[in-house]
Amino acid sequence: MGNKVFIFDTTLRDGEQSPGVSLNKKEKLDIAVQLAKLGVDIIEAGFPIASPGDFEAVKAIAQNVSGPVICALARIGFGDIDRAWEAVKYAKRARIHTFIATSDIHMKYKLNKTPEEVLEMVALGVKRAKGYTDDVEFSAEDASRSDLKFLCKVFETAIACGATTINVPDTVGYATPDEFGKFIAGIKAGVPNIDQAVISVHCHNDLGLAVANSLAAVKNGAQQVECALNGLGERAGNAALEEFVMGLYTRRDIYGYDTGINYQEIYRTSRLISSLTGMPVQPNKAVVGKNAFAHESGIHQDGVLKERTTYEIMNPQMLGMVQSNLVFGKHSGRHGFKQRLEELGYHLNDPEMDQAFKQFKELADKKKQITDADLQALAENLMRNIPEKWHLEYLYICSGTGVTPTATVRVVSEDQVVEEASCGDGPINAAFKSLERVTGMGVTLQHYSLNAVTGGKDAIGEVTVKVEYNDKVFTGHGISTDVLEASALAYLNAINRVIYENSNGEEITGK
Ligand SMILES: CC(=O)SCCNC(=O)CCNC(=O)[C@H](O)C(C)(C)COP(=O)(O)OP(=O)(O)OC[C@H]1O[C@@H](n2cnc3c(N)ncnc32)[C@H](O)[C@@H]1OP(=O)(O)O
Ligand SMILES: CC(C)C(=O)C(=O)O
Ligand SMILES: [Mg+2]
Repeated sequence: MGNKVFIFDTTLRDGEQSPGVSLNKKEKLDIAVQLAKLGVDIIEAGFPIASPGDFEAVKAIAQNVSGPVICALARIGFGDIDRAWEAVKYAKRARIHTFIATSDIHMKYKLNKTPEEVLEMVALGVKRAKGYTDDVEFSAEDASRSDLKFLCKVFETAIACGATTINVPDTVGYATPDEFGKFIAGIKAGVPNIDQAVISVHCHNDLGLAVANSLAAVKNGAQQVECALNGLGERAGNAALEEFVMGLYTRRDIYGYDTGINYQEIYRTSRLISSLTGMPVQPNKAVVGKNAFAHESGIHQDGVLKERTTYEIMNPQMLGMVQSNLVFGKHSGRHGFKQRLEELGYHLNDPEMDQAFKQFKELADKKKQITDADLQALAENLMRNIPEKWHLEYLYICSGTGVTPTATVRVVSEDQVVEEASCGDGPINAAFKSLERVTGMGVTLQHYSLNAVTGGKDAIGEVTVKVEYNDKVFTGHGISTDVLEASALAYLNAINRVIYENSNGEEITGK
């Protein structure tokens, strides 16, 4: 083990528990492939008992992603553990992660079990998992609010029954760094067979302390840290992977630990996950936010121009935020376009490249200069593609002061062309109503956001919508230099997603 901290990525499991996030199998697979490029040690691919969709996604990742250990989550009961193994067994290196809560409050109110019963369940569950694989992780949910003496007994039992990693979650983000560091030291001292297992931590961010707590844990003996890109996760999220690894790297003078992370992939992975989950990264987010390396005020600009490190403690290029010397516009050719996309980390197949280049030329007719951000928006839009039942052929919107907004849309499918018009409270509402009518799909809009990809009058507008259908949430995206068109494309994309996910037998895995 030496001085390495193992990075356990839970973006696809705890990250997917973020309200409003739902990923389908292909999206999960794309993310897992990128996580492998990023160099995480363990990918927690999902919770197979939760749904057939989650099961299939874990299985597909286990079958297709090599490099990291692939892990599946299970409650401590045999049904969960058996199902987890059924999905993850295809991986070259497979881990079962089983858990049960150990705090008084969880045992009494949630589980309705005595500590003795929980201890017995731990022994049985870990043994069951060990019967399938040597690599078993046991988590004591709500560990940080558990009685330390009882927790140590639980961990001792789990290790004696075969757990090779014992995880200490701060499930509700209640701990503070000093306290959590001491807690980890207490576990190290209080579990007699601790040398036979890796100590792991899993910190939530309810008080904004998840990364600080993870760093404190490492200082006190934790060798695995569970985290998620962009800090995704239940409620306020998990420790942000990019912040933890860059904290460890930037302050290696204090910590002296390495991770196997390929830093060059951090920015790209963050973008991909933001794009596929529909969870935007706040501009002032540490490490990967739009403003993380932007200098606005004169004194700072002066300093950075004289010497970058006056105001930058990390090098953005190290994180894969690459600058290009090439300028793109309508005179650019296919080779330069392809090369730049590859430099940005997008390896499209030939049909995707044909489509991307066509869209690039259309965009170049509307926009004088195409930036990296525009190219990224085009490529990501293609990666999110799903087979379209309906394609938007025509959109006409009439709106203004004193006018009732109306929208006419025409959509086409393999064998139909349909046109409808509707009035609405505003032009976007009118377009959405028309799209619902024309496709015959009654969905409920839950969320709408518009992001200008770059500055300027001719910027691409990127619209993300979340719609509800049968108690499940579906995300849609659309891009265009015309924000009304981008909105209609996003709404139709969400409707197509509802149709697609409900027609091919692939149950969605989100909420
Ligand atoms: C801290 C965490 O992040 S834990 C992971 C959270 N993730 C999820 O919950 C994923 C999505 N969940 C689901 O799809 C569902 O909750 C399922 C499929 C897991 C279970 O669904 P249901 O059988 O309908 O149970 P429901 O979710 O209502 O209640 C949970 C049950 O599991 C029990 N339970 C909770 N944790 C554990 C555990 N670790 N081990 C054993 N039992 C547990 C609860 O006590 C409750 O049991 P009860 O029905 O006897 O009261
Ligand atoms: C399942 C466990 C590790 C968890 O997510 C938590 O306790 O937060
Ligand atoms: Mg968690």
